[in-house]
Amino acid sequence: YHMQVSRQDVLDVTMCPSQHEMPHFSKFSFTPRNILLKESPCFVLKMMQDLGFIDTFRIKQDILVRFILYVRKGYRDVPYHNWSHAFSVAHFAYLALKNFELVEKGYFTQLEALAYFISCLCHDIDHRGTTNSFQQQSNSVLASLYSSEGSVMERHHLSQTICTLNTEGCNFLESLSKDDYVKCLDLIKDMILATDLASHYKIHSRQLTLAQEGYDKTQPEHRYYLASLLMTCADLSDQTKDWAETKKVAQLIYAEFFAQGDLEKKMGKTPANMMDREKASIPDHQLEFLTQCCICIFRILATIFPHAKVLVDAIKQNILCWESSKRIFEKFKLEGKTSYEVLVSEE
Ligand SMILES: COc1ccc(Cl)c(-c2nnc3c(C)nc4ccc(C(=O)NCC(C)C)cc4n23)c1
Ligand SMILES: [Mg+2]
Ligand SMILES: [Zn+2]
Repeated sequence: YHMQVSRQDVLDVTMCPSQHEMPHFSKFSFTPRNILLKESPCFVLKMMQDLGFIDTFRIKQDILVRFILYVRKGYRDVPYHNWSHAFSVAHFAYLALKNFELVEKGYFTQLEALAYFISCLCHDIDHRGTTNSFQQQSNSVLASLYSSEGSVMERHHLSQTICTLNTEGCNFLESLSKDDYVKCLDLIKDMILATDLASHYKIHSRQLTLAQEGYDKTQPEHRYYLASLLMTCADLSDQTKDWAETKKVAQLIYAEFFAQGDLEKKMGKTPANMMDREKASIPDHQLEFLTQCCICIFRILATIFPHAKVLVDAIKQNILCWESSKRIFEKFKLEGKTSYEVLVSEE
């Protein structure tokens, strides 16, 4: 049995407004979260066509459509880690491939480019809106499966990706040669596991060094670190958009964090401050995340790709906005409002 994908489904997915009516679709300033959700599968198809994957790998359209619809179905209705996040992360992969000319300039082979795009689309499949540490704390089934290797959620997202490919009528990679198929799955594994922020912190200094010494495309180690960096950048790409977008995304992230904090309180555990809706100071936490984590990652990217400077500038702009909004949060705090109430009420 495979999900009934009718002729109409295929037509719906193939008939969306062409990107050519949206000239800025391939600009870093484009905000993919404003694409209508019902049109998003079609835009995934259009991006893959535009990147040349369909022709290069002789991908069958109806199988690809079924795969995309299954991946979308694999995401849950949680505030942040949902299909809309997956779609926006895949859109950033599309932007990076086109604006940095990753294949044209030899940073990625076409196969690595395909693996990068698909890994972004699938990297958070079946996310429950809770962190890796919550899996351990709550002795979840996923923790019992994967906690010995670490990156519990990311191993689950990888497993869900493989399962979706192995669902009848969904394996659009079947047209690849045996070698390419095995290589592609290997790349998807490395790329999805690289989205564990804890793994990023382990290799951050190594990435900084190789960017400063001069990226060497011929070294497999360099290629691995670049792919990891590009995955983390895609995962955090919301932070490179304008302030209105950044504020909306913060509301979603903290809705998810505070729901986990509420759950931890019910379990008799004390949540981390950033998960506690009564204690969290959102502007301070966001300033810490943007200045200590986010901007550093995009600065490394800009060392390798000068075009990425606009992304660093966008993050700097958002840091300024959090700085100035801090005063508003403090004023309302004196009136007894939590920072979440201010965030969602602020005009
Ligand atoms: C790349 O992988 C991920 C995974 C999960 C998330 Cl939510 C994010 C992410 N994407 N946007 C954000 C923003 C704007 N702020 C964040 C503030 C804190 C944290 C965080 O994970 N702190 C560690 C603690 C949970 C152990 C993540 C944040 N974040 C990225
Ligand atoms: Mg993730
Ligand atoms: Zn993600």
